[in-house]
Amino acid sequence: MGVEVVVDGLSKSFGPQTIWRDVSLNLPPGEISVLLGPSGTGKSVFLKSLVGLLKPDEGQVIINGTDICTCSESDLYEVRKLFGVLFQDGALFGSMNLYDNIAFPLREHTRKSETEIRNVVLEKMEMVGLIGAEDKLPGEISGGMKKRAGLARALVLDPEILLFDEPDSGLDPVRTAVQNQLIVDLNAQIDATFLIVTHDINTARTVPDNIGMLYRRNLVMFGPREVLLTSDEPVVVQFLNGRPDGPIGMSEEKDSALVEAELAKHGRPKVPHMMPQLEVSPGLPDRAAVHRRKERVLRQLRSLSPTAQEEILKSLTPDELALYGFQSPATGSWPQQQPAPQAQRPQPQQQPQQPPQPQRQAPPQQNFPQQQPVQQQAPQQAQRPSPHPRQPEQEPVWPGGLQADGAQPGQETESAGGRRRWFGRKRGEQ
Ligand SMILES: Nc1ncnc2c1ncn2[C@@H]1O[C@H](COP(=O)(O)OP(=O)(O)OP(=O)(O)O)[C@@H](O)[C@H]1O
Repeated sequence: MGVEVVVDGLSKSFGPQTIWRDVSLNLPPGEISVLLGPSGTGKSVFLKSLVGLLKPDEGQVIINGTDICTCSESDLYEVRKLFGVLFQDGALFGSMNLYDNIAFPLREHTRKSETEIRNVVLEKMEMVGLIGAEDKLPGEISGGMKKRAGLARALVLDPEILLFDEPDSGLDPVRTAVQNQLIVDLNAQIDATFLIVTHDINTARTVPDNIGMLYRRNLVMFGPREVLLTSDEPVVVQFLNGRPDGPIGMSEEKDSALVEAELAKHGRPKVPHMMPQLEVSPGLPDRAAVHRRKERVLRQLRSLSPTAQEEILKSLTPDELALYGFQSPATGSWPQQQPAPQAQRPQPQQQPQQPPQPQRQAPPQQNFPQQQPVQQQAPQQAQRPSPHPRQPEQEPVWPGGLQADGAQPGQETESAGGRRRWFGRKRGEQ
């Protein structure tokens, strides 16, 4: 099972520019999470902070008990071995064929024989549907194949956390759908913790277990998919509908009077209907995370919005409703929370950390405040003094044998936009 990533009070600025502040969230082990947000809200900076390529000014990122923001370089190097990263363009070496590109981390960082390497490379190439393309050069294949080759390379060291930076950028809708299915299938096979940064609404609506959104330098939401996908927060509704009218403007923030005028003119956009989450392809194992998530989300059910609760309960089968102690919607009296005893659960995949507590309470629709996002942050929050003053960025060294483009010790050399390659040179190359 993948490891949990605990982000606590993370803030990052570049000089006077605050990117985001006081970001806290937990990526549950083995689950798929998506991070949304308008362009320039710092999603790529967030991914880089998770792997220690950028040092936040404040806060912690705890992975397997190590705070990667303050740990030693050698500890950071060890933690990075848990990560696989898929970059937008695959970050392949143009002069190497796909086989050698994918074998590269194994040759650099393991003592495996060429026979063992071959077995691993072909296994990962098969997982991403690239068998037969071993001899192709990156320049000879499509963007989608490049991404899948990058994915195979991200998989060869058996990561427990997999980060995807806009995996759907540049892909047509069909290729995006195919890739989304691949992501879900991979998650079933390796049960690693996935975080996907995307702008693709279809991906956000069908792939993840959890969704978060960055906006105005804050994490405005992070929680089970049903929370964001049923939210009527104007910024969320605008984003999910892909509409120009709403709080998000060309330069991210619009004047509130202008927003109101637009809404008066065009009407308030509707919350889109929930779409079902993608299921694993036939013949593959079930996603273990689905079972873990169900128990986790049901434990926190009453803290979620009524619409999210309704969607979560709708997603349960009659047997599951009975199993977890909920009455059927058909009776008109749900949701009544009466979690069933643990012993009654068939084929438990994973015991919950805390058994659900029996509760008998009024339907949440009657007592849950409307529009309450999970982990909503105040727009302006006082900066907390950091218990761990940060050192300047170090030259990032990646276990996969790659290093950040242009990064120099003590300098923040990442430039704007987040669309460039994070890595791309073979060690020692200029
Ligand atoms: N290394 C850096 N040094 C200085 N500023 C940076 C650096 N990296 C990113 N930024 C700034 O941080 C802000 C957020 O950038 P980032 O690329 O993370 O946004 P994003 O949400 O991923 O955008 P997009 O969706 O367009 O890819 C931008 O204003 C960018 O200019």
